[in-house]
Amino acid sequence: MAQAPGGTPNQRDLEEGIQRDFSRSMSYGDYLRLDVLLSAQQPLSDPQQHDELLFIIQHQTSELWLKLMVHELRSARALLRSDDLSPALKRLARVKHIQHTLTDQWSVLATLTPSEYAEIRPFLATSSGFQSAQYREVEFLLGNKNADMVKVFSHDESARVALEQLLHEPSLYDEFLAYLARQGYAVPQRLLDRDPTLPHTTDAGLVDLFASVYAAPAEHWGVYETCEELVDVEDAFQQWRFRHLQVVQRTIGHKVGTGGSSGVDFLRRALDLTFFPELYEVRTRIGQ
Ligand code: HEM
Ligand SMILES: N[C@@H](CC(=O)c1ccccc1NC=O)C(=O)O
Repeated sequence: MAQAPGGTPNQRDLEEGIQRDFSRSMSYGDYLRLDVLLSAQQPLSDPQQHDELLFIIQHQTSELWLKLMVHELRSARALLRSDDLSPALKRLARVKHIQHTLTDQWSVLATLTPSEYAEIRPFLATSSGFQSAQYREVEFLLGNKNADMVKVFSHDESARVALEQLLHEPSLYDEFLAYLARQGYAVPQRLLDRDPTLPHTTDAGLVDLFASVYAAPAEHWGVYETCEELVDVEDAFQQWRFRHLQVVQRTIGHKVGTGGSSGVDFLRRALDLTFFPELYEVRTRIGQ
């Protein structure tokens, strides 16, 4: 058995240089504000239901990852605006990994049985993930604009203002199309002049443009790579939506949601939404 001279068997001795006194210098917990972070789990059930902590932490970790996604997507959008394609792609690659983490983490919540959830559900009252401001920020950044969603945040001034601003700003896709136009690609003018508060809808002229890119990838490598990166992001987003739907279905069946929607049927309709429709339309044209 490994043993340091003079040390306790099966125990690692601390080295001389290791910091032990943080009374006058910054520690791990200080830097990460763990006092704030770890005091934010406040179950409402009384007597406390064992699984409420799981439910809270699953959502809080999701919100932390959503915060980073918003940060990275905003940065990717700004980089496209300044024609810095490669660093924008690096941001999107990170976004994709965050999305996969969010999707994988559904397996933790899926351990919650319907009976266990039924014990917690009354304490959730009218709260629902539908009211996640950061989730809507991600959707708006990717181009799924919906002015009606802003009204849900009239009780929360900072969230309402942030969403209202994003609603009026170009999405990541709008900025990609503006970038393409600056590079000399024939982006239809109507797309460059479009009302950014409305969702983007399929444009046949843009499908033609992407068809020429996919017909000769080597000649359009950066653009081609960006298109595929965007498809990866949409694909990952849909995977998250689908896992949510599956977990909701196995947990509450066809009950109406605490947010007031029909529940599973309402969530299923989100699977028909698309951020980058032309990048899917173009697939039919490849090789023809
Ligand atoms: C047992 C677990 C869960 C159940 C039963 C559940 C159920 C639901 C239901 C029924 C809705 C529809 C809105 C409503 O009427 O309430 C909804 C929406 C939503 N939930 Fe959950 N949810 C669960 C976990 C989560 C988690 C972990 C997240 C992560 C943040 C989340 C995020 C959302 C979001 C963003 C929406 C809006 C989706 C949209 O507009 O398409 N949910 N959820
Ligand atoms: N809408 C869920 C409740 C719910 O899941 C929830 C409640 C409060 C905070 C986050 C939630 N997660 C996702 O909607 C339900 O109808 O059971």
